[in-house]
Amino acid sequence: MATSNRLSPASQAANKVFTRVDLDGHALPPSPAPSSPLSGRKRYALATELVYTESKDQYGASSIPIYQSATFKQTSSNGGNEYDYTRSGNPTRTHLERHLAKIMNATRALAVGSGMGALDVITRLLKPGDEVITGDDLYGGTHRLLTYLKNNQGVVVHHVDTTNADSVTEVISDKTAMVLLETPTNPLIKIVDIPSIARATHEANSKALVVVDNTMLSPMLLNPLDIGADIVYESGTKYLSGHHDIMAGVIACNDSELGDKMYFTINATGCGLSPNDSFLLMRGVKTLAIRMEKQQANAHQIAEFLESHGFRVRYPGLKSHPQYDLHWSMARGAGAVLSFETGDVALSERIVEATRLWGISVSFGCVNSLISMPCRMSHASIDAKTRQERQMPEDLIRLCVGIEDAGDLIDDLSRALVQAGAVTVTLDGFHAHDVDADSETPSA
Ligand SMILES: Cc1ncc(COP(=O)(O)O)c(C=O)c1O
Ligand SMILES: N[C@@H](CCSC[C@H](N)C(=O)O)C(=O)O
Repeated sequence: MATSNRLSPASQAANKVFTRVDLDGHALPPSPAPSSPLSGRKRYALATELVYTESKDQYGASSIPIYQSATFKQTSSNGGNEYDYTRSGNPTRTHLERHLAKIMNATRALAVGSGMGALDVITRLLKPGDEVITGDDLYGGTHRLLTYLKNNQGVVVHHVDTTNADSVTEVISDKTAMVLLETPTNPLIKIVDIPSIARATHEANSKALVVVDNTMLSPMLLNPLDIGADIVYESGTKYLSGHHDIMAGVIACNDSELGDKMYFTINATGCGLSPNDSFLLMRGVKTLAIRMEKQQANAHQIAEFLESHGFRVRYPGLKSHPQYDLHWSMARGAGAVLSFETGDVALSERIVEATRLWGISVSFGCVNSLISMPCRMSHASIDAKTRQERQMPEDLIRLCVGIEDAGDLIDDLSRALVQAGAVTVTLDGFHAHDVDADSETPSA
């Protein structure tokens, strides 16, 4: 991994024949091949691949060193060494990117400063006049960026019900440049049929890119590139890092031209992930499997607990989810985010504020359990009128389940439900009051 200042004649010759250049004609930083190339070796189970890495560190460091350096000295006045400047490339970031490419089943992965930074890089592939088709239940920040592009960059954005593949195909045209999907959607936990939409999109317009935000599931539970997506991205702030101690975003694809274009934007705008955060993300990824397994198991117990006490719960691990079969036809697990309604905004506020173990916080994917009201918090950037048009229940409570003891989480939630007056207590236990019959039910 580390290199001496003076390169051997063979390495110098290799640098001279470096043929890959960026859009400006500059030599590209190190190849995007996975850190543990699969060619010639058995592919292990994902839990193993997450921790297994190979590097050529000169001291055999088992954890990737943090190359906390903005610049890299060159061996000749022509430059041309593997790295010159951390905005363009850094060994710690490259190591992470190669590892991510491997676990995301991609030939190229790129790491940037946040999930929104990742979407910014992807949407810079668009030109004025291009059309984007996306969902009507989306993370608030995604909605905000798309609205900015619509209002300022001449990009036409269609928000349709992506849970119905026909709604997407109805608006596809030769101007469609991108179809942007989230599944399960945040926060209504609706499921989107990626293979059907990808197939229909590519059939109707072979140039249109299908982009999937995989933040909710992570590569542990879904590989969108394997089921028709052209680009996958996720917020590394969530499950990939797992501890809410960094902001990060990752992008992956299997088309080298697309990868080079997005790398160009990262180098040109300077949004690549810092060496220190690359190190932390790499460390986080190694425990993704055990964290996700525990978080998911806890989420399942909590979803069943709430449903059995009369709450309307949105979670794809529950058979009552209207798109249960569709979800399981694509994914390897249900994830650890669920939402439920109470029928009353003030009641939801009291529940959220009565919890102790559950942190009142935006975000998800952390080892700690979090509780929030999306319409007030994570999705507040979607204006109230639009939220109403999209039938986002203002009383919705989102639970992002961590790795604590499930019994403690359920006890804390039970106490909060009773204290907030959300349930009728009887000698046999307790049961939710009737949720307003008019409020929206989870629907396909
Ligand atoms: C589904 C989804 N995508 C993208 C993002 C953006 O990620 P970040 O906060 O890392 O910018 C978030 C949350 O912030 C999210 O929930
Ligand atoms: N104030 C932030 C809110 C971030 S929400 C983070 C996460 N995606 C979630 O769904 O909780 C903003 O305006 O972006």
